[in-house]
Amino acid sequence: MSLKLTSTKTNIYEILKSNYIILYFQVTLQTTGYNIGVRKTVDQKKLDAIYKPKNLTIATTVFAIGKYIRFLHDFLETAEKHFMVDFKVHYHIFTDKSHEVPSVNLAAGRKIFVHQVPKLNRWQDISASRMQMIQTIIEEQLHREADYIYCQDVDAKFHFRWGAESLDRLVGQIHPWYYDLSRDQFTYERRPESTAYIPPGEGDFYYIGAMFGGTVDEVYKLVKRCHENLEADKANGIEAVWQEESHLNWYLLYNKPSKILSPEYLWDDKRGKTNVQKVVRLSHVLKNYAEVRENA
Ligand SMILES: CC(=O)N[C@H]1[C@@H](OP(=O)(O)OP(=O)(O)OC[C@H]2O[C@@H](n3ccc(=O)[nH]c3=O)[C@H](O)[C@@H]2O)O[C@H](CO)[C@H](O)[C@@H]1O
Ligand SMILES: [Mn+2]
Repeated sequence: MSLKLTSTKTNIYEILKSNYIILYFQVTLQTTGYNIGVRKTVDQKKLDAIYKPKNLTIATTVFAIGKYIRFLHDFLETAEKHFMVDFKVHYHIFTDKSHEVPSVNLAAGRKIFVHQVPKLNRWQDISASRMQMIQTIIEEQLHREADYIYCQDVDAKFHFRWGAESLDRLVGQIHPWYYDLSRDQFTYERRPESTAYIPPGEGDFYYIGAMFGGTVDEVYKLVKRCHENLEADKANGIEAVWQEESHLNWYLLYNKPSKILSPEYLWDDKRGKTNVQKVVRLSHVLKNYAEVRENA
């Protein structure tokens, strides 16, 4: 499906109202109660019936480093209730505390893989280093073992069904704090010295770094390029304003996602309830930054 998101529209609602909506938004609009631009519905049960016989393996990467190990239990337990239920899911957990990975009852066909990694000193580096580690795990293992991959933050809980409707070649996730802001308010990297630079007036959406996905091949291209750009910036003594999230936004501007998930696929408990949606499928939990982060 071709995307034409490079319009000069400045507000997501305008984009949604225009003809540039991708199929999923229409579904999302239906299922959430956004009543803009709904043209077509997709029956989620029918979609499941299409995807299930394909016997897919969905990998998800989750980092639980330092104190973030505390979020892992709820993430996994709620994922078992709501995330790609009845699919083969491989959780790839990256942690410096392998022995503290909680035991959670997994449904048949679902597995946990634990990868021991060192703890870096700055939260910015921990977050950004995910790009490189995902690249490596795809090279070493996932290219053989998985069809799709999601890369998710651990400090979140599932609350509602998240299914095959989210699968696509390259999937971006609209940031829950930016869906109703105009493009000039997006916190893209604005210094031309950074490889994540996005000039004023450009940009489709502000994507969150805490969730992206797609086929293993597409995600590989994404993480490899973001890792290269992070390294190039480091060599030039510059760190993008929101680290890997800035690089992800750059990548998805110039490599359009084939599906964009609405904020119901990653909400933020801090935003509480709003009247724009009926359903929250996954949501960031409240956390005390000063307490959980290494160098806050
Ligand atoms: C809702 C919100 O405002 N999100 C922003 C915030 O994300 P967050 O505040 O959600 O970032 P975060 O602290 O959750 O870090 C991202 C992820 O890195 C991992 N991790 C991080 C630190 C650590 O000590 N151990 C560890 O394992 C863990 O998987 C975590 O979920 O900051 C990011 C910048 O990086 C982005 O700007 C996000 O948009
Ligand atoms: Mn987070």
